[in-house]
Amino acid sequence: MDHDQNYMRMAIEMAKATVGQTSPNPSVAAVVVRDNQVVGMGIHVKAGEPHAEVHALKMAGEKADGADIYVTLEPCSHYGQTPPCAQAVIDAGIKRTIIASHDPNPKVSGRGVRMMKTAGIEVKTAVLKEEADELNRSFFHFIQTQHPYVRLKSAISMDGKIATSTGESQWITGEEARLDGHRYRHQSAAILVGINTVMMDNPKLTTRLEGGGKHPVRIVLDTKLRIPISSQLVQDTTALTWIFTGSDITEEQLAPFEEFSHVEIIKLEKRQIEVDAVLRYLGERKITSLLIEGGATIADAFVRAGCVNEVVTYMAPKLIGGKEALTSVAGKGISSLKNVEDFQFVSTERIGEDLKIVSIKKEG
Ligand SMILES: Nc1c(/N=C/[C@@H](O)[C@H](O)[C@H](O)COP(=O)(O)O)[nH]c(=O)[nH]c1=O
Repeated sequence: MDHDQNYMRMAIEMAKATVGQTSPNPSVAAVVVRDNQVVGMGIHVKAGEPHAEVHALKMAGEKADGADIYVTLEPCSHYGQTPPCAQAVIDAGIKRTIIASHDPNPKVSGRGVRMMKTAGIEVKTAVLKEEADELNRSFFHFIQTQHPYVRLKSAISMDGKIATSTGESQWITGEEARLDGHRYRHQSAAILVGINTVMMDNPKLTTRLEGGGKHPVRIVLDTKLRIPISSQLVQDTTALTWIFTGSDITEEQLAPFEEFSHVEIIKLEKRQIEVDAVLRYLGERKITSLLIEGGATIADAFVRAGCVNEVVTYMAPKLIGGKEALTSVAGKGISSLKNVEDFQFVSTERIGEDLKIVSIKKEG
């Protein structure tokens, strides 16, 4: 690995630690190097707080003058909640800037690079670009579509079942797989289930990793507002709950929820809930990534809407069978193979006794 890749890899490893917690911003890290010694490091830890470059340049202090800075994403050039980083890099006297990912926002992509080049800084781009882009796949998708990046999580038996024919589902996969699923909850801005899953499992949908984790906004698609007031998603106040309903909801149906300040009921314009309307609304609320955790009917709605960007499948070495037993995607399905979207497997690994298979939708 060459000199620049070595330091960029260090920055990418640092940025990995903050995936999810910077939403709706990307995960970014920066390393300042002078005479082959690291003199400053920084990561962006939370939206609204200083960017990675600012932390790294502050740590470097005087030593930033004439140094190199490695950043996993092109330094910003616009006044957001903080001043532009490209200017901070120029002001610090940096000699050379090495970048992995370009800014995905077409409006500003390349502007930071031009600012630094105009100031006489040597700029090298696309160092370990693929690895850094992968880190912010959700953020890039959100910036380019204004819709959340949708990750479908399934926990299935070898014959594709998510429950027995009597509805028993806990648990199909083992502890390690379930814990891994909580890492996706931590990294996702929101988690979504259908009302059937709420009725069957009464889920809490909070992030329960050792040491805690960030709770996603808990979303329920509940056309007729059937969710029981006694359900954990209403009673448990440790995370927000947004309930999407159709237009035929009356004031008296809404009244009992008013006392729960963490619960928001979003009445959509049409009688039936449409996936696109939900995604458009979530995009407007800056929800950059959405984890679909069930059930089979919801998964089918998102698959048929062509809105699934990634699938995380946990497969248990079990056979359940049963014509009535639900598979991970049920509902109407896609009747013709020519309309079935292509995904590509990106990883398969053992996780406890189970398999974890990650696939992403093929671009283009
Ligand atoms: N049945 C299974 C899962 N089931 C996932 C969802 O159907 C459950 O309702 C949800 O995880 C419950 O959320 P909680 O209350 O926050 O724990 N998920 C898994 O990884 N393995 C399974 O065997």
